Parts: sequence; C-alpha cells; structure tokens
Amino acid sequence: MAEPLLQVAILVVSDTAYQDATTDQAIPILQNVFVEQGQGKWSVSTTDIVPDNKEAISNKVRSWCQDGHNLVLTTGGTGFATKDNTPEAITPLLEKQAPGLVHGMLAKSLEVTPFAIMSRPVAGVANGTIVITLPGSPKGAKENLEAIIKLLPHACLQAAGMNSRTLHAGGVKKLEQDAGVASTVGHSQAHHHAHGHAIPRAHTQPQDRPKSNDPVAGPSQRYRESPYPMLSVQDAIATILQHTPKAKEITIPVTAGLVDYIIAEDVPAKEAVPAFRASIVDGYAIVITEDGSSKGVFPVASVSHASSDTVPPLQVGRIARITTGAPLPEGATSVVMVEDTILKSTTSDGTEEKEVEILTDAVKVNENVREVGSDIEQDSIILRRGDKIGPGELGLLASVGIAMVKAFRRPIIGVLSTGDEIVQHDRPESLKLGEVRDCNRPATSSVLQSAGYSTIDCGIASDSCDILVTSGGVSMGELDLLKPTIERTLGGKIHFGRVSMKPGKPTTFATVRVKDNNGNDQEKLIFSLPGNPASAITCTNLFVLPCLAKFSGHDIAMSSDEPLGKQLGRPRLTVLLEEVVQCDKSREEYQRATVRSGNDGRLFASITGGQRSSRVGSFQRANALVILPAGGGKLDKGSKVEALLVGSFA
Ligand SMILES: Nc1ncnc2c1ncn2[C@@H]1O[C@H](COP(=O)(O)OP(=O)(O)O)[C@@H](O)[C@H]1O
Ligand SMILES: [Mg+2]
Repeated sequence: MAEPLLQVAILVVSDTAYQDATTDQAIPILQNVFVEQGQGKWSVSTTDIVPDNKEAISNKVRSWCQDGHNLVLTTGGTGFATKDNTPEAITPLLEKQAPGLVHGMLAKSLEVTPFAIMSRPVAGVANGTIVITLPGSPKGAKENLEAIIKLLPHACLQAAGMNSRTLHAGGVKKLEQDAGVASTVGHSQAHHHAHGHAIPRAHTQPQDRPKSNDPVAGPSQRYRESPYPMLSVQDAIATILQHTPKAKEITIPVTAGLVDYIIAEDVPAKEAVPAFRASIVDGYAIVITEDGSSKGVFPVASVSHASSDTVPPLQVGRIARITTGAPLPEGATSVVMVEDTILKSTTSDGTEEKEVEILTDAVKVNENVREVGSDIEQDSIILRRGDKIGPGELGLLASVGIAMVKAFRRPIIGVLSTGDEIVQHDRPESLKLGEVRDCNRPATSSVLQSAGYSTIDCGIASDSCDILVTSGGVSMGELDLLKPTIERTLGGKIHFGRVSMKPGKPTTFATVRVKDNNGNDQEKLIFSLPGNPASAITCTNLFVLPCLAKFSGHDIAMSSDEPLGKQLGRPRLTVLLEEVVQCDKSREEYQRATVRSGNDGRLFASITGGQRSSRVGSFQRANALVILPAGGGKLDKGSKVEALLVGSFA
C-alpha cells in the first residue's frame, strides 16, 4: 500500500498578487516542483495569497500549522525592503529553528547568484509542521525548494512525531484513494485558489473530471463512494475526545443551578456543622452529674427554641425545655425525649410547665446531642476536584456557608435541523408532499438536556454556542450539503465523515476556527448527525455526550483501547436477549432495547420493534443500546450481549 501523502500548504506573500491573483506565478511553479521532484510523496492541498502584512502572514501560517499540514512554504517578503517582514512574522511561531535547511537553501542560491546574501530565510518547526520561507522570485523559490526537497519528507515525519499525525494520515489516505480530489478536500481557507493549481498525480488522466464535494459541480460530479475513511465507533470517540478542549475553570455561585457541574477545587468547610451543640430531639436539656440519675421531678428553668439567640446556662437540678436543633444551654449534658416525661405542675395561669417528671434513668451524658462539627468538621475537605454536584453535594456546600465555588464550565450546545423538507414539528397545517416534521431537534435536545446540558436552537453561524449539533444532509445525496458546507464555506476541518456502525454511518465530526467576541481564535466543534431520527438520537448518545463530558470536566477514558462504556462514561451492562436477533454483515449495530431486571437479578433486553433508522419509535421505551457484533449471524434468545444504558430502569 502506498505511503500517505504529505500535506503541503503554500502561502504567497505579495501585495501585487493579493490584488490580482492572476499575476502569481509562484504557486504553479512550486506545485510543479512537488510533482516532478517530489517522488509522489506530496499533496499540495492548500494555497493562499496574503499581502505583505506581518499579522496576515503569521495568522495564516499559524492556522495551517494547527490544521496539521506537514509542510508550510511561504514565498516572498524575505528581503531587506521595509515591507519585507515574512521572517519576522514566522520566527515567533517556530518552536525549533532549522538553520540547516536555511543553510542548504542559501548555499544552493549562492551558486546561482551573489544576491542570495540579500535573502533572510528562516525555517523551523511549529506545532509539528515544518515551516520554510522561500524568496519571492519564483525562480529563486524553485531553486531553494529543489535544494532541500529530497530531505523534506524525512524532516516532516520527524517533526510530526509518530502519533500526532495519525489522524491526519487518515485524511491523507482519503486523498490517496482519489487523487483527483487532492485539491479540494482539506482546504481550510475561504480564499482558496483555483483548482488548476492542484497537484495532478501521475496516474490521473487529465481528461478525467475529478469527483468532488463541490456542490457547484452538479450531481454528475458528486462522489459515488464516500471519500471519508470509515472509523470504528471507538476510534471515532477517541478522535472526538482528542479535539474536545480541556475543561475550563470558572467561579460560580452555589445555587440549585450548580447541579451537574464538576467541581474544580478541593473545598474546605468554612464552618462546622452544627456550629453549636444542638438537640437531636424535642424534650428537656438536663445536667447529669457523675453519680446522678436522670430520674426525678425537676423545675423547668428556661426554654430553648431552634431560633433562640441567647440561652441562659443550666444549673444542676433544673431542666430546660428544648426543641430539635436548638442550642443546648451551657452546662447541659444531655437531652431527654419529651416522650419519656410527664407534666407534674403548671404555672398559676395554667399555660406554662412548672415541673416535669423524667421517667427514665437510662439517659447518658451527651445523649441526644449533636456536638459542634459532628456532622462536618470545620476546615475538613467536603468536596474534591472532580466531584460531580448532585443534590447532596449542593447541600454540603450550602450547609457550610460557601457562596461561590470553582467548577468547570459547561458547554452551550446549538442544535440545528437541516433539510428543506423539514418543518417545525408543531406547525398546525397538514404536511405538503415531501414535508417532514422536525423530530430530531426536540429529540436530540432532550437527550442533551436530560444529561444536564443547556441547548439552544441555533443557526450554523451562531456564535453563542461552543458545540453545534446538526442533523441531516451528511450522506451521499446531491442535496447532502453539510460536509461541503463545513469544508468550503466555513473553512472547517472534517476529522471523520463515516463510522462503521448501524445506524449512523455518515456521522461527521469537524472543527471550525472562528473569532470570538474579543477577536481571539476559538475552535468550535460540529457534530453533523444523519437525518434519520433513530440515527440522530443514537449518535447523540454515542458521540456528543462523551465530548460534553470531557468539556465539562468529567474524568472520562480518552483512549480507544478502553472499553466503550468507559469511553462514554456510562454503564455497560451484560444482558440476555429476549428474542432471536439478526446481526448486520458488515457493521456493528446499536439496536434500541428495553432492559429490565429479572427476579433473579439478571438483566434482560427486549428489542423495541423495527430498527429501521427512520423509525423514531425504536426509541420508545428504550433505555439501552444493545451492541450487536458485525458478521451477519443470528443470536439466539437468551444470548449474552453487551448493552449501553442510555436511560433509566423502569
Ligand atoms: N429533523 C428531522 N426530523 C425528522 N426527520 C428528518 C429530520 N432531518 C432529516 N430527516 C429525514 O431523514 C432522512 C435523511 O435525511 P438527509 O437530510 O438526507 O440525512 P442524511 O443525508 O444525513 O442521512 C430523510 O427522510 C429526512 O426527511
Ligand atoms: Mg441524505
């Protein structure tokens, strides 16, 4: 099998070429060097032109390095003129300098012309990408590149490291499979160049019109086989987690809204609970002396209510009426329950207790008393970083007077249904031919909300959300425009576009870089789920939830070597099938099922009827996804299979 192609991006730095792209000659000349001298190892997948502007240069190169290109070449702006500032734009990006490459290029140029000493090239590694500044003259740029091109593949692979670009290699393989699309897939700039600049691979017949995902090319030119490599579910989740940003700490008020947050700090108890010695029962505070018994008739000296602010001390031989939770009078040792007493005498108006008889002598010192700090000791750690807030944890924080706490920010998720045929689900008019009511938006939103996340109905350009979940338009139909929209219009990067699973095969995951309100680059994640409702709901559970979990600080297994349940951060059960099921030949299947527990504690799964992906009813009463292995066989009633719990037990 051929090696994956190395991805090259070429940036022309020139005010003139920026104004009129037709004046540029550098791109075709450099592309040709890769074709003729690149030994079939390269794909020039991205080109662009920027003016002689330091910021424009560094922004473009930085984003290309982050996109995972193996090599970024600039041409122009390396001389001594005032506007020549390419080396100044690039140098700060370089984590490692590569003076050897610079030397190699200069030495070659000096053979040709003494003016080479007027060039100030830099080269080095930024984010696993090799960046090299070539001179502006197309001839000089060509000579420089020729001087080093043989050594570059090795340098690029070393710079990328073995693992960091495996993902990328997937994208590259896709290019390998269909050389004709090398120019159109993986573009990350809006201002990209004419397709004519694409590197033609040796075995491509020039008369072949390349298949593409360019909707403008018309349906006859669409892909007939998806160019996206097929990932396993576990690799797909690992890819998602790799691109999910690390959880960010924020400080938020302690309110009921804190439930479901993950705490980002160890929290010490500011106060003790109880803060004072308190009675556990309604009754009478008493003083038990060493030899004394609690039995006898005692005058009621005072009253302590739960709201008392001052309680007089209690002397030996007297008792004080006290309510549950009220502070014990100073000197009191224990509390006797009211049930163990009788009223002996009242005050003259008959309204108040004067004397009470205690019937039991079994009351010990400290009985029915909650000591200071006996529930929560002051300064003890009540919650640890990583703990999830539920009602109990929230109660703890509140009980020790904590008003603000550090927690991990939770994402806001935009949910969007696409498709011209989709109409608002509650539109009163009956459906016209072809129209379909939108069930994906409410259904997927509810999956997210019931896991505790906030969703907003949202358009694709909305910037108020961190993560966008769309449904529809990701398969192979001529109107399935999500993938081209992400790549072409939004300049995004598709990390995978197919998953080996049923339902949900065309599930797509991408990142798009946008500017936030402060003008900073921010990466947004896009999940484009298939349109069929059972697929959309299944994939929300399998792919979106783990991403949200990592985003909001849950400890979840990142590697695809971990069992699926760990990766998902949810229970994986072994269940017994209540009926015979047929497995799919080639894809692992996630059939919707109702799991119940039998009298003997074993778990039984009953499949929820027809499993066609259009049938949203397959999720009716479903609390689990039963994982059926690929291979096409039948599984008998009573077979043991694995299931992922996605709901609760009835
Ligand atoms: N929001 C939705 N609610 C209900 N059905 C939908 C929704 N979106 C798409 N569908 C249906 O799913 C099927 C596939 O839609 P399509 O947009 O081609 O999705 P994809 O190409 O992603 O599989 C179509 O029958 C479509 O009408
Ligand atoms: Mg479709």
